[in-house]
Amino acid sequence: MRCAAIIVAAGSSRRMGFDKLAAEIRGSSVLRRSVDAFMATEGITRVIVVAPEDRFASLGSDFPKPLLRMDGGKERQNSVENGLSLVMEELVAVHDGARPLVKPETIAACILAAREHGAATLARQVTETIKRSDADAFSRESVSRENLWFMETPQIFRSDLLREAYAEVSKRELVVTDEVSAVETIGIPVKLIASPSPNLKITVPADIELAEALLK
Ligand SMILES: Nc1ccn([C@@H]2O[C@H](COP(=O)(O)OP(=O)(O)OP(=O)(O)O)[C@@H](O)[C@H]2O)c(=O)n1
Ligand SMILES: C[C@](O)(CO)[C@H](O)COP(=O)(O)O
Repeated sequence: MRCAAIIVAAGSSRRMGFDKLAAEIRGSSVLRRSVDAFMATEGITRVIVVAPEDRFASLGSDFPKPLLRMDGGKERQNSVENGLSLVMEELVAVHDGARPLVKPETIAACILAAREHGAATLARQVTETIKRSDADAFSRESVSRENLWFMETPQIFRSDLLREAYAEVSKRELVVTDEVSAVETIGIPVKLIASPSPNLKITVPADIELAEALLK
């Protein structure tokens, strides 16, 4: 099964305060690192970057596989839907452009799981004590961490399933923050693959320093 990658990169970096996808981490931009990881992954046929023209142009053109651009949408889920309109492959991997540390061998493991189960995502098991607070940030109750996971990307699906899921999301006018939430609406279980190495989402300035340190 061939797999296309959609790399969503049309956000506005509000929490960072400047274009985080252009930030350099050890000589390469955050977005270029994300694109390079998919270009180097066996099984990925084409990479679709959802981004404005200038951000796309900054990536350059020296890539070993086809690289396409699509306009972004208002919310992340709209950007993913836009990218999906270009997908012809049987599988599609959706990845945040803001996760530059993902490794080709990890993406490949996730593709294998998606081939087997129809839907798979990288994720990280919760390892700390979890509390629910009141509106004034006073701890009110404990939440069991058993079977709790943080969702990461890539999130990889049979393309027909993801299309059906987003059609359902649109029909019900739902807001979803990832594709796993979208496919939940059509009752599809998603295989969770524990990330073997840090795959942080660059969100605030300290994340750039952390990513640099992790690449030492
Ligand atoms: N309308 C949007 C919103 C987000 N994204 C992308 O989705 C990924 C995850 O989003 P996030 O890390 O929240 O990025 P931003 O939306 O840019 O950040 P912020 O919420 O701080 O503005 C990023 O690669 C971002 O570029 C997108 O393609 N289109
Ligand atoms: C898709 C995601 O990275 C999974 O953790 C996350 O939901 C996207 O983050 P956002 O800040 O809500 O766009």
